[in-house]
Amino acid sequence: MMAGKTLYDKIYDAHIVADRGGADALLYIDRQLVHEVTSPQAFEGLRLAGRRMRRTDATLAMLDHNVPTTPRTEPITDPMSKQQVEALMANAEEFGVQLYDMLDVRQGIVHVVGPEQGFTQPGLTMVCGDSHTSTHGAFGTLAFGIGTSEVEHVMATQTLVVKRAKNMRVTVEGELPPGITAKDMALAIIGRVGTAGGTGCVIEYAGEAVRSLSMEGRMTLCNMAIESGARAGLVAPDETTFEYIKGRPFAPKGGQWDVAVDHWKTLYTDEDAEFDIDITLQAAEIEPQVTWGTSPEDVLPISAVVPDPATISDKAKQAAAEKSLDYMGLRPGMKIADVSVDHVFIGSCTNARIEDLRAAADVLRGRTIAPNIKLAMVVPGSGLVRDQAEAEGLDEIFINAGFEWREPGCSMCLGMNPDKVPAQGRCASTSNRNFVGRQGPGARTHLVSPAMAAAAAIAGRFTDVRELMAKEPA
Ligand SMILES: CC(C)[C@H](C(=O)O)[C@@H](O)C(=O)O
Ligand code: SF4
Repeated sequence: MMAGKTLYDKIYDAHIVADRGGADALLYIDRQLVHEVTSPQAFEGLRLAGRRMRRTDATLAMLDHNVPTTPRTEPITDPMSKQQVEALMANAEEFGVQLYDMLDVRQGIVHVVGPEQGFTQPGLTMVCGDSHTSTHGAFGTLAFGIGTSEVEHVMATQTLVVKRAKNMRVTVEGELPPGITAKDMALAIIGRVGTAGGTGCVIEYAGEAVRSLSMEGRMTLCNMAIESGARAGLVAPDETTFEYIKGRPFAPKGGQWDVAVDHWKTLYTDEDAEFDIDITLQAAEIEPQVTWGTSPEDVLPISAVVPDPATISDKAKQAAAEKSLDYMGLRPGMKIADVSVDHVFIGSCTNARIEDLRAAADVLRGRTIAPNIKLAMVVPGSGLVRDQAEAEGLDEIFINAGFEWREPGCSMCLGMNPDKVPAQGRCASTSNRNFVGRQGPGARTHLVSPAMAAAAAIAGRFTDVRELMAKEPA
């Protein structure tokens, strides 16, 4: 008897247009998201070849990386940002692509807006010229980042040659302890498998702790699949997924809804399917996580101390750790809880959804940020997240605590706009990459959950949010 199929193989196989007989196949691509950084050359390519876009209805464009987070009525001052923003607006107009411009309430980070609009749906293939497209896998969507020439290919043909990935499963068993979030789970997984652990694979996240996550939490988890080296992340769709999608602008309507849900219910890994790599973690063992180095795998629980490179036997890894510590300005053996911060960033496609803002606001309610914090900012993932947060009064909690409340976009996640951490500045950030210079030249980034970022803002250093919350606000 033939072994069953994984969720990944089911979606891949259902999209084969032409089997090339080898390691790859030509797949049909159901949806494409477009942003201003990786699309200009693709549009230019179409223009030069005299081609139109194959399916404008399956394409959604967004301005996110370069937009300022200050009031939108003011002009963009950075010439490069201005050029990219204007190019996408002109291209969208010329090719008839739907675009949410800077004044549109639906504007935001592509990976927040796609799901929010119901554009992201189970069982579809979805691409974007952006590595964190893996986020959409939270819906059981086969979603992955592609290069600019591939963006052009999808625009022209709605197909793409895709190599079949290996199947990897990460199971998180048991219940997540109180105060532990999807971000801690994501970081703990990367700490365990490493940034190359998922190379050549698509990771399916499974187990009770994953099933219990909200869609926001599943998106955080899949968002960081790429930081484990994987091509994409997946969570099999279930009632939580259907409930989230129902009624959103692009969601199937009327009788089509039931047909869609019937299909979505077939999207799971068969019991007897086999995985190339199968890893299990215990939820009960996950503590709040903080990164100490310049790779997301350089991560430890808040109770730990900064590692000593001398204890690492692999010479290349030892040298890398020394370099990281030097860049980060940390000494081996220091308690992570003794590391002070001067910047706090709550935002990005990892953690700028309503649930993330609620989690941070819960910590900040009735408290104020420490005097050594030079800048603390909240950048909602979209205009709709911003409006929802304002309707709940979260903006006031942030502002009263000493945070700046900004307009949506990628912002300080990578500093393509004016939001940067200065050289030697140290930032508790809810984003997904702590690379050298990621938040600005010489900037030091520590990746944490929204609750841990808020706790760091209050304490002026990293601290276990569970201990902070056990005390009354001063
Ligand atoms: C600018 C874009 C191509 C890039 C990516 O692909 O991820 C960015 O979003 C990032 O997070 O580094
Ligand atoms: S928020 Fe950060 S990680 Fe996400 S798309 Fe923007 S720059 Fe990339």
